[in-house]
Amino acid sequence: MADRLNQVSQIVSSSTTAASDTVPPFRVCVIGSGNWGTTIAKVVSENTTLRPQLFHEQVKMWVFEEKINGENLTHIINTKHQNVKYLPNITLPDNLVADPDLIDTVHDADIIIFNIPHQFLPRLITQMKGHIKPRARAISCLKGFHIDKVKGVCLMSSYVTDNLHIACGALSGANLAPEVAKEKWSETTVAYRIPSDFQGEGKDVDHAVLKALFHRPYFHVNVVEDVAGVSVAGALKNVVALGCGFVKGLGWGDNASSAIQRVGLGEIIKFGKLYFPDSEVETYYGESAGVADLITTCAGGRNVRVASYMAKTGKSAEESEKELLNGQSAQGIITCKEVHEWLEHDGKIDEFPLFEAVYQIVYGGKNMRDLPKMIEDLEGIDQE
Ligand SMILES: NC(=O)c1ccc[n+]([C@@H]2O[C@H](COP(=O)([O-])OP(=O)(O)OC[C@H]3O[C@@H](n4cnc5c(N)ncnc54)[C@H](O)[C@@H]3O)[C@@H](O)[C@H]2O)c1
Ligand SMILES: O=P(O)(O)OC[C@H](O)CO
Repeated sequence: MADRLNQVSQIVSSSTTAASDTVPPFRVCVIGSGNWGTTIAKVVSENTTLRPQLFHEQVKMWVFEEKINGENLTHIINTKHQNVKYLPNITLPDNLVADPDLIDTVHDADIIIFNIPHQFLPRLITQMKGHIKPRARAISCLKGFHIDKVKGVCLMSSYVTDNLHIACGALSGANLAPEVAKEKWSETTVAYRIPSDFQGEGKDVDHAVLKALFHRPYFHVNVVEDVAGVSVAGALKNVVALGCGFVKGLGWGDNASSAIQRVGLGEIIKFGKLYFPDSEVETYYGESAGVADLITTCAGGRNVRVASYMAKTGKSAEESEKELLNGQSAQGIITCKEVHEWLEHDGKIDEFPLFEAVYQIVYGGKNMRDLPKMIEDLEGIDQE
């Protein structure tokens, strides 16, 4: 692995760079500083230090500024090298610089990594318009969809491309941020399609550059082209995790959780193939972004914890998220609504009974104890 990454650096350093606004060493920035945003910023900052021919060492991380005990979070991050609110007790590299100014963060970046709760993306994209390098490249770590009345269900990466006119891939995998931040081994999938205005090997972002940026000894990266498969799996597993959280909170055990995951995996693939026919079934089974992320999320993610808390306390999803997560977001709460709105619009609700059941429990006052009835065909069976 080290050899392959060194080869990339050598190709880059020996190439004659064309007169272009985006050439190595690439400047990298991260938009977002939550639990995962800060973790990924740590990962890439470690690699930019290691590979000066390929990347500028400094990585800027845009922070939605807030006060912690009267002090700006950016100031705390830049002086104590810790994100005390969203990733406490993890030391961040010195070359990672927190910046509260979005435009200052992105204006000179060659690689923009989006990593915020997905509901905030449209507002940030609006602010960024006209302030980025025309040939910047992007990676979205967001999990969720954008529902467009005309275009239908959109990937977050497509939203970035459509609005900023830059190529955008996706990173997703079985990656609970607290484990990655503590450098416990995990895998991830990076998906990126080389754009038509690609400047050539050594002069532009390609799969090797992305591997050099994200791969760490504790964070193993597989780079693929299937942006849709990676993104669909990442978004929808959060809805399935809510279902798992309900049965977990009701004390129904591991068998029930596995049943939800089985149905969930089927609906994820069906949704992916229906709305993103280019997505590959192999991605859902064979990549970390697929079934592995489903399993890890349903075991210990925030969505499962929030739903379990709902089951135990009878509180709403929003209340539970607020009480449990200290400002973090359980993305399944919003994603199940997006999925419901789209499936209703498209007349396909009946084909996705688990997604609809989760929506109805969260927003429609349906009883979570009825989940088995809602997802199985029990016609002709007497219900006790
Ligand atoms: N945390 C994980 O384990 C994990 C792992 C993989 C992927 N993801 C995905 O990564 C994305 C980012 O998640 P996260 O864990 O970094 O975020 P998070 O859930 O920790 O959310 C908190 C962040 O949201 C920001 N925020 C709050 N209000 C805002 C506003 N109005 N505008 C902009 N930002 C605002 C906060 O400043 C903070 O940075 C999500 O889509 C998530 O599903 C998370
Ligand atoms: O904590 P969650 O539920 O947002 O899930 C985290 C990641 O997506 C797991 O890979």
